[in-house]
Amino acid sequence: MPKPLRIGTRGSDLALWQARKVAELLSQRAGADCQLVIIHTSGDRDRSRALHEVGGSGFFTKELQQALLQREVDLVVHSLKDLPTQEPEGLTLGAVCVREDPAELLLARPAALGDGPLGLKPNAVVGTSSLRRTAQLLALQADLQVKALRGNVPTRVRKLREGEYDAIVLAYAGVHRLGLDLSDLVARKLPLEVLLPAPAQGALGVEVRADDTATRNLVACLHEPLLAQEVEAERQVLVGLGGGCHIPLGAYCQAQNGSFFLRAALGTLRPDLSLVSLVRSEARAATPQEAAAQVLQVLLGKALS
Ligand SMILES: NCc1[nH]cc(CCC(=O)O)c1CC(=O)O
Repeated sequence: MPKPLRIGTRGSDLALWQARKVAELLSQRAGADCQLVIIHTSGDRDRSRALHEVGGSGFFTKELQQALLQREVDLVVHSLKDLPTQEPEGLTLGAVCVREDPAELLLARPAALGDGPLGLKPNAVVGTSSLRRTAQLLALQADLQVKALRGNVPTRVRKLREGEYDAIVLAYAGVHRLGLDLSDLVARKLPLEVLLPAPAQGALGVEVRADDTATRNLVACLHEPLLAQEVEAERQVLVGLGGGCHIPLGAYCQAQNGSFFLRAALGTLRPDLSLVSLVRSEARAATPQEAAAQVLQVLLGKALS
């Protein structure tokens, strides 16, 4: 009997769902026998501060990468949007796969509904700790009161129910994957014109050791080349802006008839999180790199001028 493949994952419900999905696909497609290994990350320990305050990238991924480098596990599964664009020496992205609808979900308490552009009442208190969400929400409705919100997906929903917020915004992917019962709340998927997701939102990244040819070959059956190119365009915009989850950048790319249609929105916020500006850009190009370069030209040009 070959030894089971050890899959490193965070212990949150969503991370476990995603790791089990990868295990299931590896079993179906490659007959692999997998075992999940739960690894605690700094993101799991520090639940109070906003991610941009903690600084540094890899808040949810560094410990997973260390375990992989130290050969405690054979592969790790990430929400690709949490994975820094710069791969550490010795590691490589073996597969990009399983993208859920990348849209954002607005969850509101019924009492918070109103005539505003988001369907909320004036001055509604909206929970998010994401600068990207903050900038785009304020561009749409300037009187919103954005209030910090952290924690795993079920925790965030609980905090909304407890009345600390009128509404919260989170990735549709996470809520959908967990199959949460939201019947007492108003759930509205936000159109991409309203709120662009984080680069790679909804997609999974499977990281392996660069020198582990056996595992690299095995996880190749998960890889979705077209999705990888779409995500590449989104992540290249982030790279061009200096990288990191503290940049208020939304980006989403769709392959359409052999070309890549990339949309992005870059916010500038004051330290008190009020909005200075939101710049949008979109491009259609033959390659993900070209699409990213065109979008960057506009974002950087406008930001610098
Ligand atoms: N930043 C945390 C995080 N990382 C991945 C997801 C959800 C799954 C995904 O977007 O890929 C979430 C929760 C959220 O943003 O609401």
